[in-house]
Formats: sequence, C-alpha cells, structure tokens
Amino acid sequence: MIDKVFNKTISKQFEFDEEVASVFDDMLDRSVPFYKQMQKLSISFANNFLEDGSNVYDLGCSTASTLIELSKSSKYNLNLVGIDNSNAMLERASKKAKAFGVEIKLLNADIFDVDLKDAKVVFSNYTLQFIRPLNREKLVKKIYDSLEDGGVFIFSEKLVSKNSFLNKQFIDEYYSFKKTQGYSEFEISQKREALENVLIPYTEDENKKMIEDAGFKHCETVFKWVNFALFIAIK
Ligand SMILES: C[S@@+](CC[C@H](N)C(=O)[O-])C[C@H]1O[C@@H](n2cnc3c(N)ncnc32)[C@H](O)[C@@H]1O
Ligand SMILES: O=C(O)C(=O)C[C@]1(C(=O)O)C=C[C@@H](O)C=C1
Repeated sequence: MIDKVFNKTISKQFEFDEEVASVFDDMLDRSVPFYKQMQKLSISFANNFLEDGSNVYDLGCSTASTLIELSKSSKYNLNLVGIDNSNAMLERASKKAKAFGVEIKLLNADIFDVDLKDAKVVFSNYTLQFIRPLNREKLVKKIYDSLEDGGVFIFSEKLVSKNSFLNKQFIDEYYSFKKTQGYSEFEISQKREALENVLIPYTEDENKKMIEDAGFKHCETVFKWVNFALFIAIK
C-alpha cells in the first residue's frame, strides 16, 4: 500500500502503529535513500560471518524484510530472531515470513528485555535513532556483550552533521530526495514535526564513538548518502 500517512493534518508524535505498519514497506522504500541497496549490502556482509546454526538477531525488525531477504540469499541454515515492540509490524512480519516459507522466531518485546544469546550477527537498521541517547549507549553495550568473538553488529542510521551550515544542506538535499519520491511539501513538513524529539540522530562520529566505547574492535561506514549511513562493527 502507498504511504499517505502524512497527507492529512497530524497532531500526534510519530508512532509505529497500525496506520504506519500498513504502509511501512513503501514508506521505507521511498523515505530512505538507497534503502534496498543498503539492505543488500548488510546481508552480503553478514553472510561472510555466518555458518550453519548461527544465531542472527534483527532489533526493530518491523515487517522482517531483512531477515526474509537474508534467509532467501544465504546458503546456511540459520536461527533467525526478529524483535519488535509493535504488534502491527509483527503481524505483517509473520504473514510475509509465511508467504516466503521462511522460519523466523518473532518476539513482541522491548529490545532491552530480550536475551540475545550467542549472537553471530545482530542487525539494527534505522532503530537506534528511536532509542533515547542514554539507553542507546546501554543497548550497544548489551549487543557487544551478546556477540560471539568475531561476531558483527550491522546497523543503519539517519545522521546529522556537526557543521550547522552543512547540516542545513543535508536536510535540503534529503527533502529534495523525498520530493522526487512523490512526497509533497505538506507531507514532508507534517512528518518532520511528528518525528521531532522521537527520532534523535547522531553524527557519524558520535555513532562510531558509541561503538568504540562499547568495546568493538573496529567500525566501518560501508555506505553513506548525505544523512543516511550503514555501519559494520566487529567484536
Ligand atoms: C525504522 S523501523 C526499522 C526498520 C527495519 N529495521 C527495516 O530495515 O525494515 C524501527 C522499528 O523499531 C521498533 N522499535 C523501536 N523501539 C523499540 C524497542 N525499544 N524495542 C523493540 N522494538 C522497537 C519499531 O516498532 C519499528 O518497527
Ligand atoms: O521520513 C523521514 O524523515 C525519515 O527520517 C525516514 C525514516 C527513518 O529514517 O527511520 C523515519 C521514520 C520511518 O521509520 C521511516 C523512515
């Protein structure tokens, strides 16, 4: 279904509710530049660290697109676990996984409450940005502790620039991108307001520092378009 959520006046903050979930795949595809390419890259990098029986977690899995695509492309027999606290998202995830014949354990839970046992790969795409900063650092430490040695944390985030002049250009470029994707100025400004104080982006350096502070040996930006990036961190 086509995303028209912000085509009408909205007075509440952004939520992953039934209305957003019902159009979410289209929303991501049209709102995140190079979404599909970044997803393909994250899967391709993950495959290099996997083997039969590996545990793979997706934190904030939404409709489970990443785990479904991973399962379709991987030659390994994997234990796939998707975690999300939006029931509306997980209902879609479950239907999609069934339709593709992919076995995924879907957990309706807060990421903080789940024990991520012996993880080989942890994905979290565009989700850390929705976690309050102090908790975000704690979550990354928890991910680090859960990973096996040599395991990887693969994550994507919206970014800000620490240079205010460039940051303004980041935003302008991003809004031009959204217009090319068919969103109107009204939809763009409605969504911007709804995301205020809900989506809190870090700079690229802040993301890397958070990863290094948690103990990761190495963190690389593997893809970047203006204010969106894909990172891979190795334990
Ligand atoms: C932007 S979406 C993630 C998109 C998805 N990773 C993808 O690439 O298709 C963020 C998701 O994180 C979930 N989420 C946010 N905070 C969470 C939390 N504390 N625990 C579990 N899920 C959470 C939301 O319900 C939402 O589905
Ligand atoms: O539309 C925006 O402004 C966005 O920031 C895109 C974005 C994201 O980056 O997570 C915001 C909310 C939805 O989860 C989907 C995409």
